[in-house]
Amino acid sequence: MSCFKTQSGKMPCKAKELNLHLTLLGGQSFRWKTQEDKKSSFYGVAFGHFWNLSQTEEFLEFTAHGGGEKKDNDLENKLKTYFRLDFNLSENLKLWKKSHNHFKEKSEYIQSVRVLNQEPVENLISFICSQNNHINRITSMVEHLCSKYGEKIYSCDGVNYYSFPTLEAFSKNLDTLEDDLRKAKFGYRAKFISGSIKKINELGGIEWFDNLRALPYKKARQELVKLPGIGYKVADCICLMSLGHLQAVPIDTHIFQIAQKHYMPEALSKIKSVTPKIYDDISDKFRDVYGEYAGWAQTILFCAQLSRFKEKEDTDGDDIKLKRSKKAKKC
Ligand SMILES: Nc1nc2[nH]c(O)nc2c(=O)[nH]1
Repeated sequence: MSCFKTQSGKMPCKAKELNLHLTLLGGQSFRWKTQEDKKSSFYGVAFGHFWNLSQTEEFLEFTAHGGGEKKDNDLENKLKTYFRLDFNLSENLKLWKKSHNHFKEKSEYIQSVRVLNQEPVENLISFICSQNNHINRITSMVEHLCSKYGEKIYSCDGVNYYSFPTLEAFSKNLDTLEDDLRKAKFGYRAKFISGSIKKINELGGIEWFDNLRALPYKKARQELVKLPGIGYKVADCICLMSLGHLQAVPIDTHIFQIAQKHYMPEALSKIKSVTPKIYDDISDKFRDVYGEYAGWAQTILFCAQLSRFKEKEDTDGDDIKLKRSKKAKKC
């Protein structure tokens, strides 16, 4: 396909610093797949490129397609940023293992999961889709959004690959977006997606996310829950996975149960529903134990749990329903 630019490269990256499988398929992004016959090779779309990624013990190898006419000599840096390769995972793992026995036990086989640094619009809309949903369904919803509102960036073996739609692309279609998504069986998420796009535009458009990156973590989260359909859990996922707030600790039912059993057994023993205060008590506890990168430690525990329950393929089917309080209506 001559209209698609193709570039290949190879960068130093030790396999023990990056578990591609759990990082790409562990419920952070919904745009990656692996080839059935080649379990160590992955393909998917990120940052407007279609990527093929594979690993050796010492290197991460990539081929990137697409990117249109834009000059893009910086693909290696894009991957470095996406995988946050400047974060010293081994050193932090040592600390987290010393911090709590539960982490030491659970992280044994899945240590090198990395927190992705994603584009915020993709992260936000995908996580609206993720509510009460499982990975396969979320993936097909995200694919629907991309093929309908994104740009074709690559084509191979009769399959077209599309970028995630930009805020402008969604905004141009705002008049019909909710109806179209309802017809495509997005259910109540249709209203949340179109409402969030509208609200982001009112709050400042794409630059709003830069402001959120610059705000202290809890202020950024408080801004995010102004959007329809965004509660604390999804806001924390966005803070963690695309705004650089690595202390954000999303609490779903699995993490709640883990907290009940291992971190706060007494305080949570009789708790049946999670109020915003209890949500914060649990995530504060994780921050006390794991420090400023507690959200990364959560990601590793989340993936350990996900591997255990893989047969069910659940992610956010287990979103906790936060008990609403008068103060924090939208949790
Ligand atoms: N690291 C995390 N990834 C997630 N995906 C998802 O759906 N929920 C989570 C989460 O809580 N942490």
